[in-house]
Amino acid sequence: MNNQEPQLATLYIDKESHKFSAAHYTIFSATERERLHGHNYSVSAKIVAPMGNNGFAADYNVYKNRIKRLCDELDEYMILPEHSPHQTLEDGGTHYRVAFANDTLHFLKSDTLVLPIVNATVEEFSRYLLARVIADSRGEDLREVQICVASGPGQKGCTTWTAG
Ligand SMILES: Nc1nc2c(c(=O)[nH]1)N=C([C@H](O)[C@H](O)COP(=O)(O)OP(=O)(O)OP(=O)(O)O)CN2
Repeated sequence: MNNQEPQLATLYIDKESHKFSAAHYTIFSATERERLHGHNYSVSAKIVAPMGNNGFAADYNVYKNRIKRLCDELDEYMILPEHSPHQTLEDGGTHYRVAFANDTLHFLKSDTLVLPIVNATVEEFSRYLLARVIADSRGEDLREVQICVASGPGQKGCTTWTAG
C-alpha cells in the first residue's frame, strides 16, 4: 500500500429504529401495477472514511441522526413517484389526482409524499435517501456511502456513491 494513502475504515449502520412505514404500489408497466399496500421499510448504511490517528474514522452518531431524521420524514405516508413514465399526477386541491392506465386514483395531499423518484421501489427509495445523505454530508471526508432500503426481511435494494 502507498504510505501516503490513509487507511480506510468501513462503518456499518443497521439500527432497528431506522425504519418507516409507508403505503405504495410498484408500477411494472404502462398497464400493470400492484394494489395499494404498505411495508415497514428499514434503512441501513455503509460508510467508508479515512481512519484518523486516534482510531476514529467518522462519528457514526452523526450519520445515525441523519438517517433517523430522513426515516421520520417518510414515516406514515402514501408515497407517489413524481417521475414515473407510466402515470401522471395532477393537483386536485386537497387531493392528488393520479392517472394510471384506465384508472384515476385520488390521494389526500396531507397523507401523501410525492418524491423525485421513478417508481416506489426499494431501489428508488435507496437512491433518494442516498442523495439526501450525501447532500447533508457535504464537506465531510467520505470515500463511499451505500444506503440500503429493505421492504421486509431478506429483500432490499442498495445504491452506492463513491468519491470522485
Ligand atoms: N426490484 C423490486 N421488485 C419489487 C419491489 C421493489 O421494491 N423492487 N417491490 C415489490 C412489492 O412492492 C413488495 O415487495 C411486495 O412483494 P411481495 O414479495 O409480494 O410481498 P412481501 O414484501 O410481503 O414479501 P413476502 O416474501 O411475501 O413475505 C415487488 N417487487
